Amino acid sequence: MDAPLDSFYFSDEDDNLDDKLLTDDDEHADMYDIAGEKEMLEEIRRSLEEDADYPAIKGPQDIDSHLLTSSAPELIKILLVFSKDDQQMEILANISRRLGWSVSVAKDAEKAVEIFQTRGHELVIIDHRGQRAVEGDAICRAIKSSPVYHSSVIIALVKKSYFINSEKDEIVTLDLLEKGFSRALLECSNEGILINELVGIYTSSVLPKTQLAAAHALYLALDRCHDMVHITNERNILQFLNKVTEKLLGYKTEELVGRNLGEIVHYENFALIEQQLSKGREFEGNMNCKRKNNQMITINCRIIPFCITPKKATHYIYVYDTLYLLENSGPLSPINSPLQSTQRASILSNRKSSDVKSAISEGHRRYSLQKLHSLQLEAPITKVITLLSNAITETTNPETAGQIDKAIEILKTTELYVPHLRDDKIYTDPVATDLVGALLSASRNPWDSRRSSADSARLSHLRGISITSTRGPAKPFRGPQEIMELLDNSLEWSFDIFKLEILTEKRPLVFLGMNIMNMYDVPNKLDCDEKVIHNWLTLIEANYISTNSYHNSTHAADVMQAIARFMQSDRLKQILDPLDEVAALIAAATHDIDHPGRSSQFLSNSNNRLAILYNDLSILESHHAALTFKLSLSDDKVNIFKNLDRDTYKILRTNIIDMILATEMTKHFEHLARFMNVCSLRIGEDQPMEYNTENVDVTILLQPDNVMMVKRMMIKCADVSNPTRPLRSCIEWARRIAEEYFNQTDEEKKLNIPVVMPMFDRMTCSIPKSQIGFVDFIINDMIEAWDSFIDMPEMLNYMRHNYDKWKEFNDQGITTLQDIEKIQLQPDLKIIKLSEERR
Ligand SMILES: Nc1ncnc2c1ncn2[C@@H]1O[C@@H]2COP(=O)(O)O[C@H]2[C@H]1O
Repeated sequence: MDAPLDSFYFSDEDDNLDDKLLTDDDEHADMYDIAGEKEMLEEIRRSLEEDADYPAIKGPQDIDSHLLTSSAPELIKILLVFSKDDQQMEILANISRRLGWSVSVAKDAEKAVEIFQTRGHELVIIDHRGQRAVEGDAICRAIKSSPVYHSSVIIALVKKSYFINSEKDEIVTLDLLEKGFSRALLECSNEGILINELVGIYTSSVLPKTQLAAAHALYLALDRCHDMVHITNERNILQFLNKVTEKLLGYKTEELVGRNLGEIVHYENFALIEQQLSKGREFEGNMNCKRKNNQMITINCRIIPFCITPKKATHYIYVYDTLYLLENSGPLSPINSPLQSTQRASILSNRKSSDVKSAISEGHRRYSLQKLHSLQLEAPITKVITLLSNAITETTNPETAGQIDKAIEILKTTELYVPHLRDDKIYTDPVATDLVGALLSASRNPWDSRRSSADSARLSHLRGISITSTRGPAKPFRGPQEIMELLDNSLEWSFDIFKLEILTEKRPLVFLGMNIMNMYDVPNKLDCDEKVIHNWLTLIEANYISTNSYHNSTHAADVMQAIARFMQSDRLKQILDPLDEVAALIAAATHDIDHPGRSSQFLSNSNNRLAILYNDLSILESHHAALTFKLSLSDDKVNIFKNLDRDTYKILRTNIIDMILATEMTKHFEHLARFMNVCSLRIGEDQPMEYNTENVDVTILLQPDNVMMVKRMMIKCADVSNPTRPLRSCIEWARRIAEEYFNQTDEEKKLNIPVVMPMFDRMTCSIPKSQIGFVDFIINDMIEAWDSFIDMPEMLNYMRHNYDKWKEFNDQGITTLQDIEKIQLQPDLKIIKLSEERR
């Protein structure tokens, strides 16, 4: 059944109408499309624009004024099926036209179906009076069984006596409904009454059906869009899933509808989601979706509560951000993929895919140009886009045009230096996905801004400044014998930081720090007593949290040692001036000071005071930088900056802060992309990355912006260099970071806050897999680039050797912390000192 049947009754004055109307008999014109219809519609539309009032229609005299409204029924097509052109039909045709509708008339079933098939009328009125009822039923059936029938409203025009003469309890309308009519319309010669009726029918029956048809189109759009969408009721029972679900999760829609969403989508704290949704608020977070083959994928998802009735949500709409997964067909390809075949091309189904591509590309181009030309301001990037756009002419081959369009689209994004993961790098195992997701996108903010070149300009006067000192060369730092012997190798890449940690009873930063500061002549450069530097290092080390397994002062010392080693390279000696070196060493020593052993995202999720203080922006890095200066300036005994003139101090401070902030991993690829661009580094196909020394002008590298960029890259590489150290150190760092991640996960569960990296669960996480993922996704390209730049093959050699070892461990089924600790006990764990030769 289509819709409830309504009917209405005539007033007394129309009592004798039946017979009057039925006496009219006209044999001609079985069908006509109204002549002059267009002109008339134009006229009506014009009048609609002139008057916005919407008076009630009381009689024919009001019809025109009714049409002078902005909310009159829109243009629809009406089909009148009357075997004879009687007066009733004339009236209906007449008022339909006045309403601005397009009128067709047919005399019999065959003609009615024929016209209906070509025009697809939204409204059909069939003469159902008296003896014509039987034929009327047949016409209704015929129209309904027509292949183009979709959601038209079919009305039976009945005699007034149709209702009056029925038996007491007989509901005659049911009879009509069963035959396929939507409702009855009583014959009537009063135009005022009829036009009100038609408007009523339009509003109550035709309009909802056209809206329903639009809803069907929306379903199609949902199936063709790239986001995965799930709709549940308020008890989380799945009501609707779009087709992307089949592709991504591997289930058929029928297998999931009616099931509880919790069976396939896991979130650590559903109670939190419900709490948000019940307040009518949207929720966003990483959901773990279980595919049919039990593999888990972590996908960012927005949940929107939807209320049919006011106050309480009746449905929840889950929209998963899956475009990037779908664009990469990699590991999903084994799954039957309906999208791949129908994607986009379905709209233009008769065209070859290349045609489709170029049509879309052409559309985009025109749109881009329109947008571009409407811009009042012309920035350099706008000029570039205009040049590129103009390069496409009618004769440009479609492939080239497509590539230029793509380039234009990329240039139009605001985050030009935020690369996306390469297609071949998406979708390994969930541990890697978790780690990458948390490190790279954790606290990205909508208004996240890159520091501008104006900021860099502030540093431009840094070049060329030398620090004058009244002091002689610094005395070598002295300490217990064994420590001193170890520190003799403090510039070697294989330096054993963990041995130093033990020998110094967890004070490696003071010992190594003093050694390196003296080596780089920092007391002289800062014009400050060695004792002040010692005090300062002691204070800084004391402000690292020694109970953190990873982010403690040993990590700070390790990063400082890496930087000291990097700065021995000819390349950096060429680029960095003395103040740069001092800034780099100070930044290394302090870059994680007071790290709580939890990520910025954790602090944000737990409403930590630091998250509040820094508005969720670079929370940890801002804290490290701020605390560094707060402590350093707190007392003359520790103030290593005390004797610097104002300008030098400002420059040093800016540099230190910049380097500490550069360690924020959410900006990782942004920094890397800039570095690779400036240094002409290319990732060759199947070949190691090459530093194109011939093409890079050193004077370009010496530009203040680029020196800053090199320093950022230097501290970044040092910060995550642990997988490039000798195997035993590499394993110990991996164990320590895993332990810290696990502690965070434990605490998140305890506090009932979102679990940032659910895969880092101490019971289930594979540490080798996490390391393979970390190298593959985060550091490999950067270390290759850095090695090419400063020529340090030992880093790369260790990284590759360790990587192979993690793969071996993985193959041996080694996963947990306990497994790793067992390996560490093996004395025969081959510790190779890799040569500096290229492997
Ligand atoms: N070996 C590793 N495995 C996984 N993650 C790491 C490893 N080394 C460093 N990291 C991550 O990289 C991040 C770099 O910045 P942070 O020191 O703040 O925190 C560090 C860790 O989250």
